[in-house]
Amino acid sequence: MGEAPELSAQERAGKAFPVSWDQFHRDCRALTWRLNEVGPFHAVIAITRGGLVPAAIVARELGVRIIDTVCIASYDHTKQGDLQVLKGISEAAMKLGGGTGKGLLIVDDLVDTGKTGKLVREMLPEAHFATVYAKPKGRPLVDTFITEVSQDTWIFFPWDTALSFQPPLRDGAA
Ligand SMILES: O=P(O)(O)OC[C@H]1O[C@H](OP(=O)(O)OP(=O)(O)O)[C@H](O)[C@@H]1O
Ligand SMILES: O=c1[nH]c(=O)c2nc[nH]c2[nH]1
Ligand SMILES: [Mg+2]
Repeated sequence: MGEAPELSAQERAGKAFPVSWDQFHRDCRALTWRLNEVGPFHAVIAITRGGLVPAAIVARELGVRIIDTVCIASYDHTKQGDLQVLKGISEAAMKLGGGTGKGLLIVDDLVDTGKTGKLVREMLPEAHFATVYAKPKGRPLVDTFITEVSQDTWIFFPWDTALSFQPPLRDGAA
């Protein structure tokens, strides 16, 4: 008998939390309300790719025009591998944050295990770290977030999903 195939992070999660564009926009605006009391910020640092959408919305609301990226890959669809820094923070943004990140705002869509957030915090220890969603393991790393979901929940973002037919509950839909 062959070995059972390894479950993806998404399969292990069990619960699904689908987020629509509308909901995501509202949650980003709610995040900005909180951040407005913490700033002002010299620049926003988006953790790509998931942080790009919230970073654009938050920067627009806060009136911040300087946006930099730190490009990190860890999940290949739903399996977490080693973190790879594909592009670091630019020299110009580093300078704005005085080398420690003071006055900079790091934005990502979520923290899950916290591995990605931890790595970026090490690059910018004095920056403010904001995410839209947080799972319990990563939550201690985040300064400001909007919604906490349980560790066994997989968040489905609107840029990763599409509308599709769902069978009625009585026909066996979850
Ligand atoms: O807290 P962690 O367990 O590290 O997980 C959180 C990270 O995982 C996702 O990024 P992913 O690596 O899937 O890349 P993407 O943003 O390009 O989708 C998400 O956007 C966060 O950056
Ligand atoms: O789309 C996603 N949803 C999640 O819950 C998650 N956790 C880590 N990476 C993730 N990506
Ligand atoms: Mg990401």
